[in-house]
Amino acid sequence: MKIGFIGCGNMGSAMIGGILKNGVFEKNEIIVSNLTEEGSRRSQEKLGVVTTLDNCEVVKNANIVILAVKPQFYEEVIGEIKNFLTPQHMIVGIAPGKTLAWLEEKCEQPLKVVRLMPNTPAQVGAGMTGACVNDRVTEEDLDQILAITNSFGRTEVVPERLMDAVSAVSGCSPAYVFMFIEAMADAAVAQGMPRKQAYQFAAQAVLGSAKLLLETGMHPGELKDMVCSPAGTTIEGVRILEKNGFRSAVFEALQGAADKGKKM
Ligand SMILES: NC(=O)C1=CN([C@@H]2O[C@H](COP(=O)(O)OP(=O)(O)OC[C@H]3O[C@@H](n4cnc5c(N)ncnc54)[C@H](O)[C@@H]3O)[C@@H](O)[C@H]2O)C=CC1
Ligand SMILES: O=C(O)[C@@H]1CCC=N1
Repeated sequence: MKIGFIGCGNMGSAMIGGILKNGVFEKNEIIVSNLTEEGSRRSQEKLGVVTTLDNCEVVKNANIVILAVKPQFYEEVIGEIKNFLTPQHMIVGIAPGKTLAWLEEKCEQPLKVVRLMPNTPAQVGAGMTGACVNDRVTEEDLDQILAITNSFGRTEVVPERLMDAVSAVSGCSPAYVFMFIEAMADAAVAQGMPRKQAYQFAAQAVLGSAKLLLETGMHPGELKDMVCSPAGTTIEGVRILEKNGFRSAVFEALQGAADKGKKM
């Protein structure tokens, strides 16, 4: 086995999905640990990877170990596995607030440490991941990590001080985007559109807008202005969004998420 996941819930399975789809590793090169037999059975059925109920088995069998449990379980899990870690291991944290220094300290030995902040669109190969590494991680190690994260979307290597911003702007933001889509669809349903169709229209509009921005490189304000005809329908909606503090609400939400990460 080459890569191991401790925990295989939403984020772990989304990452593994991309890795398998792009052939970065074969199923028999991936080991995951679960808390329960039921979890193991689900990982086997859904992903076909090797499973165990023993977190230490992951460390014994894989050089790259991804900690894919909720942040509050990090300390307990590291306590369990630390005696099996070697200088050849790369320990990868994906939780907000768990810094490179914190991970190194809890592992109680000099180690290669990586921090990633992926997001759930990884599940469909459209993820955005922020990455930073400690100074024991070589260029070759980093290339290996990037091959993994690029298999489920885009990756940017950033200074560690930006990881809370990454967490807010791409780690958490899918939740806010889904709230936006849901609200738009509710409004379309109120206008008489069937719900399923409303999700299609709303989601495709969000997907297309993001693609337009990324592919043209144009300023979002300019792209917004292209939609707003004088005395038209869109600018009326813009007026109402501004009146209701739309931009400020988004700003505060991301600020809150980033601040929370700093405290974790
Ligand atoms: N869900 C998301 O959008 C994102 C999550 N993350 C981070 O990814 C990590 C995992 O989050 P999710 O996948 O959303 O959580 P999740 O709850 O869906 O998955 C965690 C899995 O770990 C298992 N688990 C719990 N304790 C364990 C233990 N001691 N040993 C082995 N397995 C154990 C649970 O049974 C569960 O299957 C978190 O640290 C989170 O902050 C990062 C970016 C985005
Ligand atoms: O809220 C969480 O735990 C994770 C971190 C980034 C997105 N979701």
